Amino acid sequence: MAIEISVVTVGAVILVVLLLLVLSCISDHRDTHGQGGHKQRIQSALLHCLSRFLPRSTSPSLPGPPSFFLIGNMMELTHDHLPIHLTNLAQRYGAIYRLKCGNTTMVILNSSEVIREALVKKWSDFAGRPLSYTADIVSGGGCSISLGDYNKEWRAQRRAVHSALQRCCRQSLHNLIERQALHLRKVLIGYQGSAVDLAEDFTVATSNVITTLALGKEYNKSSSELQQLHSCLNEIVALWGSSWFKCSKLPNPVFSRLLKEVAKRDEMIKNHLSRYKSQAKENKDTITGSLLQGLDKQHNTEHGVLLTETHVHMATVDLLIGATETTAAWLSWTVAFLLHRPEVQTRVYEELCTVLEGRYPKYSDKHRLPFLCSLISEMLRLRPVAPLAVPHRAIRNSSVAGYFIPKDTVIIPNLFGAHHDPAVWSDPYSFRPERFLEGGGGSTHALIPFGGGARLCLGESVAKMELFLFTAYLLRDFQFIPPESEASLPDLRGVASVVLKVKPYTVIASPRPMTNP
Ligand code: HEM
Repeated sequence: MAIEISVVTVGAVILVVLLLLVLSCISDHRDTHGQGGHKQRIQSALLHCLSRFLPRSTSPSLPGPPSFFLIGNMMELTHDHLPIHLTNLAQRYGAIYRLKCGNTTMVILNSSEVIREALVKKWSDFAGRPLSYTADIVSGGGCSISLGDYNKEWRAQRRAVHSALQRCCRQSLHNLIERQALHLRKVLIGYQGSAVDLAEDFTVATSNVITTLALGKEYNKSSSELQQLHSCLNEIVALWGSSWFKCSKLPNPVFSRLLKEVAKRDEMIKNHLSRYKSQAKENKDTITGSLLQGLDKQHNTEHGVLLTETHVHMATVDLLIGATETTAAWLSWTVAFLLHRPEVQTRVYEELCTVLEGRYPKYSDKHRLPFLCSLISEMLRLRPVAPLAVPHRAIRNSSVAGYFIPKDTVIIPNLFGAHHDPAVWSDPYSFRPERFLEGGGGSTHALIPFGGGARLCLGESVAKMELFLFTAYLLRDFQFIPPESEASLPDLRGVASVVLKVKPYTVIASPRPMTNP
């Protein structure tokens, strides 16, 4: 390996060594006055500085495209479908490579092996989130689960929300999803075979699952409160994503729009929380209610960390954002793929008819419906709806695949890339649910649509139950067919932002024979 040490680097090293010598002489004299601790602190800071300039001869340098003066590799991040572009770069530079963005180094991980090494095996090294002014604004000063940095406070918040979510799910999740799936069925029957875009209906159904769990509230599609909430949260995710991937850490043109949407969001959530406090008793079985109650008792429970109302506020935002866009986008993708492969729909339908003998499925039927489960796995593989997860940050010096990764490096887990890795998946771009059947060659171990480790998706178990029940109900009751008037089937490339979405399309939901109106 060729190690290049620039003139500047050599100069900087000499300067630091000289400073160390001078400090040593001065402080030997001062030691007699009891200032040894101070001396050690300055020396260790200088040594740390020195270590940054020294080449790490035991570790190869990360591959990556040539980096240009000032802009680095910023142009690589402006592609319209970033997950596909980063995956293509992996073919040239390998499963792990770097991109430079100003003074930030990003390391892109493109195989499930390297992603697992960083996120699961070395989770404590890579559990941080990148720090930026924008993230600070969006996350209520770092008080959110998804964008908050890894520290004691964040751990206490995540633990509290996780147990409140588990408790509420145990009580009501299955019934809740069934109710929403049956309501969705009614809505689809109401379309009477006309061609419609179902994206919004999927959003309302999945959103109602989380708003009921979190806030004890269900909405109609026409509810202006729901529409405002969605448009505001979607806008925030899109603006944050675009500013992030354009490497802007500082205020930028989208910033004022972002500020406006964040203010709107906070106003809406604040209103919810104050309504809550006035009806505390009725709402104790919801996530937000139980978190608010927990605030009063926490001095006994949260290891000395005091959570505040801002943590509850931001956790509510996290749950609403995490649970709505993702699951609904996945359902839209699934129907789009099924329009391209009607025989897959027929096979799932036949399996449901044979196994369930006319009744509706339960989550416990999962093991008796292998083809339906293979369809779900294949869709999670082909279209991981959070294709680049959420960026991580190395919170200390570490390594991945033998490469040295310095503290503060930004880590992008390219889940889309890992799911299209030709070393793991045969014919990775084709839709073949059969690969997940026994002997089909697909490995669920290599699937990582929910990330992993300390930052594993908080709603993984909620999402898995939703994907299963919604898909089973929809495919039991409807055959999805493309509208005759439209020559083309849905575009399967999609639009990638933080969430990977299919472009809008219309479809006919034709009731199956056993679907009674
Ligand atoms: C198909 C559905 C879903 C997929 C594919 C998905 C995927 C992901 C991914 C990849 C991450 C980032 C993990 C990382 O940073 O490494 C994430 C984070 C998160 N998800 Fe999900 N998610 C889904 C549904 C949900 C649901 C239903 C909820 C809430 C009930 C949820 C709540 C969250 C939260 C709060 C985080 C932030 C976790 C943290 O930073 O510690 N997600 N999700």
